[in-house]
Amino acid sequence: MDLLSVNGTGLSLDKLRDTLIRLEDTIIFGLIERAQFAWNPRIYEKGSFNFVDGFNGSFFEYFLHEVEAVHARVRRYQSPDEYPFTTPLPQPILPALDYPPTLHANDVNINPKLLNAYLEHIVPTLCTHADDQNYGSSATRDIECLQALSRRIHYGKFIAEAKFVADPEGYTKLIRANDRAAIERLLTAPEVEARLLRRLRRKALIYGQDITEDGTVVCSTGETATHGAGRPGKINLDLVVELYEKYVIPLTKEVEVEYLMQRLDSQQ
Ligand SMILES: O=C(O)C(=O)C[C@]1(C(=O)O)C=C[C@@H](O)C=C1
Repeated sequence: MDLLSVNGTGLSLDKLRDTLIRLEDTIIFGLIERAQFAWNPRIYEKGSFNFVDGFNGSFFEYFLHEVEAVHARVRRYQSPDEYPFTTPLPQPILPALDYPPTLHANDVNINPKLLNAYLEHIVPTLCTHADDQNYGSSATRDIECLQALSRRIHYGKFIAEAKFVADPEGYTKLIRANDRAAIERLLTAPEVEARLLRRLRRKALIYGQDITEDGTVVCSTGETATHGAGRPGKINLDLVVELYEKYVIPLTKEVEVEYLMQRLDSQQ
């Protein structure tokens, strides 16, 4: 997380939402990149490859852990908006940064749920069901998508903090009553979600197009592909919207609720 963005006198919901909007671009481009390769289910199956060092997970698990180990060494996971998928990870080789305290102490990390949804539902829907042997490329794109999705979803903690500070009485009552459903109702902003889904469809349509040097659009995605040059779209628009509807928004809300459930716990 950019230190400058947390320096100051508290969290602004508008600024946090701007970050979520920017992350939409990262996520859409990440999905477009992954969709260029086949599903390659072999990379997710345990025991498909023999590892010299005796690792008995899948190729993807191996790669994910190795990437996270390197990132941990450069203190990626000390940033309050970065959460790893694997353990154990090495200590950073860089000294700790002094992040201003913005979040209440909490242990919310829903990456296991995200990983499961990504591998079980998102990749098989996004990619052609084939094996093109682009194993390293596929796993690299997977990791980029997962990191962006995880960051977006765990940003829910900052959003929840901003909402709590704006209405401490309302949330405190519901947290004390252990009423997760009511907390979720209180933090839900249906008009924000509706705008997001409309924006996402337009972005996926535009980002999925190829534009020549003279500005001609030579290829368009999904629903308008038949009006283009006949080349199939880079990404299915419904799929991007569905990904947000089914996973990204619900998981963000889950992070918000779980963070708030720990919001009144005394700090260690
Ligand atoms: O922007 C907010 O207020 C959020 O809580 C984030 C978010 C989202 O995931 O995009 C989640 C819940 C709200 O209903 C609206 C949007």
